[in-house]
Amino acid sequence: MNEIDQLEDDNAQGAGGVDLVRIEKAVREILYAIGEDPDRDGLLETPKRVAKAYGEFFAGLHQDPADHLGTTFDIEHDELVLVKDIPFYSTCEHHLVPFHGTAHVGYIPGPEGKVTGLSKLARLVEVFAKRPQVQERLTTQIVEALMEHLNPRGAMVVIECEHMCMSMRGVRKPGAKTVTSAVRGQLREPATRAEAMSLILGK
Ligand SMILES: Nc1nc2c(ncn2[C@@H]2O[C@H](COP(=O)(O)OP(=O)(O)OP(=O)(O)O)[C@@H](O)[C@H]2O)c(=O)[nH]1
Ligand SMILES: [Zn+2]
Repeated sequence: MNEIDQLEDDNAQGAGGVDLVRIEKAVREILYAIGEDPDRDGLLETPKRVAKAYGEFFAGLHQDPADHLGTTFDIEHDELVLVKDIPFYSTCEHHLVPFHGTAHVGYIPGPEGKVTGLSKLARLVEVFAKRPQVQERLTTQIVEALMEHLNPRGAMVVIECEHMCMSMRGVRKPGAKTVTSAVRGQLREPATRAEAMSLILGK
């Protein structure tokens, strides 16, 4: 199988909606544009590698959060469930460079007791992180998906990130952190919100 056929095969099999062949061609163009020779030894495989990497970075565009939140259990628990310090990488939609940090995802199950598997909260973060993003939208999308699919009494998402577009270029402020939150339902009540925040902050 030649290289393009192999890529098309990979595309069909694994990249789940991301057009690897098209990315490969675009990366060759970028290499020309920066003054490189895409046909030199060290770069020969680079367009293919980048295409594969982009297939991972943007896989979430072709995934449905409902697929992950479909698994629920009837567990009697009507208080906060919080998974904190979920590490993730996403891609800034303005510069296509990474931003990364941690997400804290919590909810209070609804009266019908829809409790999901803990790992599904981390999977939910991945579905939305693996897209071209801004941090505010990522935060809102996670909380909205929880509200829609689990019908909880309340939900809360707090995200802390460093944006490479602010660290390695532009204003160049490595270490600067951006914190965003989105809170819905009962978690908006001051006492409940304060409890969740103190758990997130580890106090
Ligand atoms: N609100 C928000 N802004 C972001 C996010 N990621 C990157 N940005 C900002 O997007 C802005 C884009 O600004 P522009 O002036 O259009 O682009 P730019 O000339 O590359 O900006 P500089 O980064 O200031 O050099 C910058 O201020 C970035 O810091 C994000 O997740 N949320
Ligand atoms: Zn950026």
